[in-house]
Amino acid sequence: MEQTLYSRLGGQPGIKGLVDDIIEAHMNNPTLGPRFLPYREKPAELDAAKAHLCDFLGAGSGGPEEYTGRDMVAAHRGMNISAAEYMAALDDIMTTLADHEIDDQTCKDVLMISFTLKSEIMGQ
Ligand code: HEM
Repeated sequence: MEQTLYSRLGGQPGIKGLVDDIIEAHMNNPTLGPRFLPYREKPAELDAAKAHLCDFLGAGSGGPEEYTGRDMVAAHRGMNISAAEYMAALDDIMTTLADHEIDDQTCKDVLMISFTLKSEIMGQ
């Protein structure tokens, strides 16, 4: 049987490692730094958002996690995220997946899913 996306991402520990490195990449990305660097001063909020992101990815990829955060429109409301920012985020995600030696098909699957979320996250 084909493995779930969840197991191809390394299950809970794999996803946690990906989330940590994606957020770190966002902080170091000139396009995204202004949005994410302020969270260095707010570690409790950062940890809560990261935990939600892990659950979101776990639940969405076939894992046992339950996502209890806000929906994508509500989570990004008032940010007016631009297309350039969205693409920069995808770039960080794909680079991090490659760094974690996630296989090509799995990277493509994540990219496809990320694109389907674009209209809910951008411009809200
Ligand atoms: C594939 C793209 C994305 C996904 C799947 C995603 C997912 C999420 C999730 C699940 C949360 C947590 C919601 C909660 O705690 O209730 C979140 C929070 C957040 N996202 Fe995104 N996001 C994406 C793209 C972006 C982009 C492009 C930006 C900025 C340019 C962004 C900025 C933020 C910020 C600043 C928060 C924290 C909000 C807060 O706690 O007040 N996200 N995101």
